[in-house]
Amino acid sequence: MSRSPSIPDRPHRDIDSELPDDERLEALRGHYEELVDVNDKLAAQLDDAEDRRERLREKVDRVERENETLKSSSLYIATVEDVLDDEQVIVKQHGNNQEVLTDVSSRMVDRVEPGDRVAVNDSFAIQSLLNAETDARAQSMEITEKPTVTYADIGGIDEQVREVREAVEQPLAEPELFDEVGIDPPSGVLLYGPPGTGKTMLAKAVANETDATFIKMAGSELVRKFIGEGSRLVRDLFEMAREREPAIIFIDEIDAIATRRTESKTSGDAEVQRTMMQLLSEMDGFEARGEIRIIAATNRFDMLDRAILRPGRFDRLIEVPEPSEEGREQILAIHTRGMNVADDIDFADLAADTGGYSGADIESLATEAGMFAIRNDRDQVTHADFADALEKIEKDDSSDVISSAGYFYQ
Ligand SMILES: Nc1ncnc2c1ncn2[C@@H]1O[C@H](COP(=O)(O)OP(=O)(O)OP(=O)(O)O)[C@@H](O)[C@H]1O
Repeated sequence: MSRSPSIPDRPHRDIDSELPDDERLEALRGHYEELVDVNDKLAAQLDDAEDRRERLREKVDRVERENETLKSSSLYIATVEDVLDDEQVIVKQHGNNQEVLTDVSSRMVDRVEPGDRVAVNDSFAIQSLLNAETDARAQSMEITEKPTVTYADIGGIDEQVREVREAVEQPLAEPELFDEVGIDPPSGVLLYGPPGTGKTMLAKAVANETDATFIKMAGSELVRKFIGEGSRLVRDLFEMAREREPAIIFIDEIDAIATRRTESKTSGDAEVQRTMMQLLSEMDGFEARGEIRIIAATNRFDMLDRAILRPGRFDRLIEVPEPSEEGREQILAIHTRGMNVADDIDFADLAADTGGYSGADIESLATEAGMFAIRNDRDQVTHADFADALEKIEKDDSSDVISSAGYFYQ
């Protein structure tokens, strides 16, 4: 810190009134010059002070800007690998697997332990420790204490609903039945079939019915998002479920981690393999009659590594096909329940015209029909709106929406 310059003394001079005029004039002139000099010095100091004030203001602006950037900039997720002496830790950043040695503030150092997940900034300084909730979200786990989907919301797959209830709901709701008969319920249930046919809905509905926490993770996230983290995420997934029993673990796109082994032995494959092994070992160490049920889904059944289908693993396979005509009629009824529909709507007719549509396609159709009504300034949706919506959908994407159904999973 620079010290403020001292203020020059005010010149003071006693002028003897007895002096002759010319000497007094001389003395006054001298005094005047001293005053001018002091004035110049003060003016210079004032300039200096203003300069300094300007510089400080710029500095404050800069710090404020930096602070704003720090506050608004994204943080990265990393895992603490090791805590060293001297307030240093090694963290591994998710996504790129980079290991970094970074300083940690004294405020943080006692709080972090190896294995903790932390948020780091651009310079890898640890900003905060993630709590379980944030952590789960950061890992793209979707946790719903009580999903709202019920069996009544699912149309056209009654047989599948029955099978899922038997394999997942009953062991949770009435475990004593299995004890009495002396059999173990299925370890894991695999739902397979084309996209948008209600697999996720089924898993959510069981969670709803059994008051279980629904924990969803997509297989693609396990392998893509956190390279090198897959097996740890699987461990976390099961731990999360254990903490929240009763729970239903739903692994969507299981094919992403359980693909048939290929010839190539790239490191990516090895990592995916490790993730799958971790999943299998979690399932093997699982109390079959316990409070955690596991459901997986795929629309690439053909690609699955058969190892995951062995007894004690995903040993109950349930195919969820695209809906039949009757199923489509039911799904149409479900998705128009909350809509203001005219009496002229003929669901049977629409069901006949929507061959190849999945449940999700039918949901989009209903929304599109509603859009036609709004466009025509009506608050009621008519059969003609559905016909227009059908025509529009067919025109827009006849190639991908419809023909994708049933293509992959055979
Ligand atoms: N059988 C069905 N009955 C009623 N609605 C359905 C049905 N199937 C799908 N839907 C509608 O489609 C949406 C998507 O369905 P869901 O996510 O369950 O499909 P999925 O089979 O899990 O698809 P994906 O394989 O793409 O994950 C649901 O939110 C629902 O609105």
